[in-house]
Amino acid sequence: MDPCKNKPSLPRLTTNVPLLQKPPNESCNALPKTLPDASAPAIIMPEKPSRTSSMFKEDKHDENIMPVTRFESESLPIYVSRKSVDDSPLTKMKKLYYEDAFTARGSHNSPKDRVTHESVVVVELKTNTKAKDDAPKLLSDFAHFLAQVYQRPETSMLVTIDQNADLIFGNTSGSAYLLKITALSTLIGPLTNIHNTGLIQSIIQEVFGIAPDKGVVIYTPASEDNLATNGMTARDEIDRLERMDSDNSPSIFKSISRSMSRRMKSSSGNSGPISLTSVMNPDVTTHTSTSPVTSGQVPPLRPHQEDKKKLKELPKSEPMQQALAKDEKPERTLKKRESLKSFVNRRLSELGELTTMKPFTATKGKKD
Ligand SMILES: O=C1C=C2C[C@@H](C(=O)O)NC2=CC1=O
Repeated sequence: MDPCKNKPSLPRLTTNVPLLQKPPNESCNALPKTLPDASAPAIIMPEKPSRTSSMFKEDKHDENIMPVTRFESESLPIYVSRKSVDDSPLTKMKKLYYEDAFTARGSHNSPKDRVTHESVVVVELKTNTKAKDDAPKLLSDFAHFLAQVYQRPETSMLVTIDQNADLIFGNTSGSAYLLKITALSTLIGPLTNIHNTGLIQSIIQEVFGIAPDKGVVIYTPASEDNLATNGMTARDEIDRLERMDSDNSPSIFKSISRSMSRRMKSSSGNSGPISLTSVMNPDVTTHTSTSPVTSGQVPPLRPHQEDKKKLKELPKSEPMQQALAKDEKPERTLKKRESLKSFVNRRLSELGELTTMKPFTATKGKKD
C-alpha cells in the first residue's frame, strides 16, 4: 500500500525551474527531491521591488521538544549523493541554471541581474515539531529544495531550522511553525510569494507533518544596501561589477578598432585607422583617443604601431601642444578647436574608400 495515499494531496503548483521526478518508493515523509509540479508554466517573474527593507532579528528561544512519531524509520534517503554523480539531477539543474544565467540567451546580464540571481536568501524555520531526519540532512535537503524554489545556487542559501522552538499558534500547543524568508526585494512580491508559499508549505507538511494552516510564513524584502555577505553588501557587489563592466568595455572598442584598422590598411594602403574607441565613446581617454579636448592634454591619434610606441613613451601629463610637436602627422590629430564630428568627417574624406560611409554626426541637429 502506498503510505502516501492517506496524506492530503499536494497543491498543484508551478515552478519555472527544472523539476525532478519523485521515485515511486520514496517515503511520504522524506523531503522530496523536486518541487511538486514540473508540467505547468512558470509564474515566477520579477516583481516590483518593495520599498521596505529590513533584516529580521533573531528571537531567543528555549528548548521545547515535541517528539513526533509519524515519521517512519524506513524513510529512504532523500537525495542521491550530489557530489559524486556527475549527471545527477542537481548537476543538470545547476547546469541549466548557469546556462540560463550566464549565456547570451539568459536575461541576467546586467550587474544588478547577476547579483540578484545569486544573492543570498535567508530562511529561518522555527517549529515545535521534530522531523525524522537528522539535522544536517534536513538542513541540506531543505536548502536544496529552497534553492530550487528561489532558483539560485545552493551556495546562496542560508537556512536555519530550529526544531525546539517555544511556539504556539492559536490556542493549542500542537505542531506549528514560523518561517521567515529574507531576500532582496526583487525576489519577494505578491505573485512570487503566493507561488512560493504553496510550494514551501507543502514541503513542510510532508517533512514535519504540519498543515499549512498551522504555519506562518513571513517574507522580508531587503534592499541591496541591507543584505550583505563576504564583506560586501549586494549594492557594493553591483557597483563593483558595473565598474568592471565599464573598465572592460573600452577594450572591446579597442579590439574592434584594431580589426577595422587592419581592414582599412589593407584596402587603402596609405591611411591610418580611425580610433573606433574614440569615435564611439568620446569620453574614453586612451592614447589613441580623439576625445574632445580637455585640459589641453589630448594625445594625437596614432595610426601606426611605431607611432603607438612613441606615444607610450609620452609622459601622461604631457600637454597637447608638446605631443603634437612630436607627432609626424599632426594633421591626423584632433585639433584643439576642432569638433570631434568635423575631425571624423575630415578623416573620412581623407580616406577615399570610405566615402560610402555616412558622415559621423556627434550631436544631432547641431551644426559644426
Ligand atoms: O548581499 C549580497 C552580497 C554579496 C557580495 C557578493 C560576494 O559574493 O562577494 N555577492 C553577494 C550577494 C549578496 O546577496
